[in-house]
Amino acid sequence: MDTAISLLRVSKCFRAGKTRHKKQQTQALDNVTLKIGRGEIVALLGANGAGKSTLIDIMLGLTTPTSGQVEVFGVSPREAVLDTKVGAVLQNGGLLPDLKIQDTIELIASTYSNPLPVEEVLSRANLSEIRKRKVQACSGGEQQRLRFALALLGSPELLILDEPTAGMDPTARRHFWEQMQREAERGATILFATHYLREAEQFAHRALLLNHGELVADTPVAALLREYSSLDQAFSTLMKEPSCDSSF
Ligand SMILES: Nc1ncnc2c1ncn2[C@@H]1O[C@H](COP(=O)(O)OP(=O)(O)OP(=O)(O)O)[C@@H](O)[C@H]1O
Repeated sequence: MDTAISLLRVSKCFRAGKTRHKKQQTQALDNVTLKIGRGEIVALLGANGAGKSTLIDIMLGLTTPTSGQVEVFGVSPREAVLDTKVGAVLQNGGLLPDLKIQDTIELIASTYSNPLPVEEVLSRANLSEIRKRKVQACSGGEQQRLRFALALLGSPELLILDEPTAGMDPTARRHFWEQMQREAERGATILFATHYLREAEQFAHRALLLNHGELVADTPVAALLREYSSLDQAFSTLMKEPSCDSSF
């Protein structure tokens, strides 16, 4: 398998402050090992606080693991990002509130040597009609579409998406997944965290399930759907079995 992302025994512990008696720590990730091949579409699932965003931040080089090794296309996440191999949609931040949508896209496009045309990106993220709107005036779903537009600009080999459709209405979500399908067809590797299990069911080849920082399932979506009536049912069953087999 040609590997896009490789994690070996990755753990992340946050110091969450001190109580009167002891320092508090949160084990956000606990000994996570996985490989994602080029061209795979992988859903990252887990309850609030399970460690999904922490894992994504580590894959993007935004935070470093407390222990373990991470490689993206055989180099450090930071190198892969600097090499414009990775596009990301994060849950919040990353936008300048005073800039207009089109100006934001043009600004980021100017940092790439060979960006997609701004018009194409505006249209693919369904932003053409509101291109003159300031970011601060955009709704949550519109800002998320702008993050998506920015992620498309460099035609990245890997797209890492943290709850990419959060705040989008059903039409915007459908449009978003159609665009993702196009990205998948051109061979991009896609990893997305979501709470919308139907989206994972419809779009992902493989599901990773985190529970309190542990990878408790890493399995093809088709295999889960043979065993359970839906990902929803698989998710609730597996979450009740903390010692379930991660090779599944
Ligand atoms: N910077 C931080 N400092 C302290 N604790 C943190 C920090 N970032 C995350 N955590 C804790 O680590 C755990 C995992 O958080 P994370 O954001 O990765 O979860 P998540 O699965 O993305 O959750 P959600 O679905 O709510 O977005 C949580 O208990 C969270 O409170």
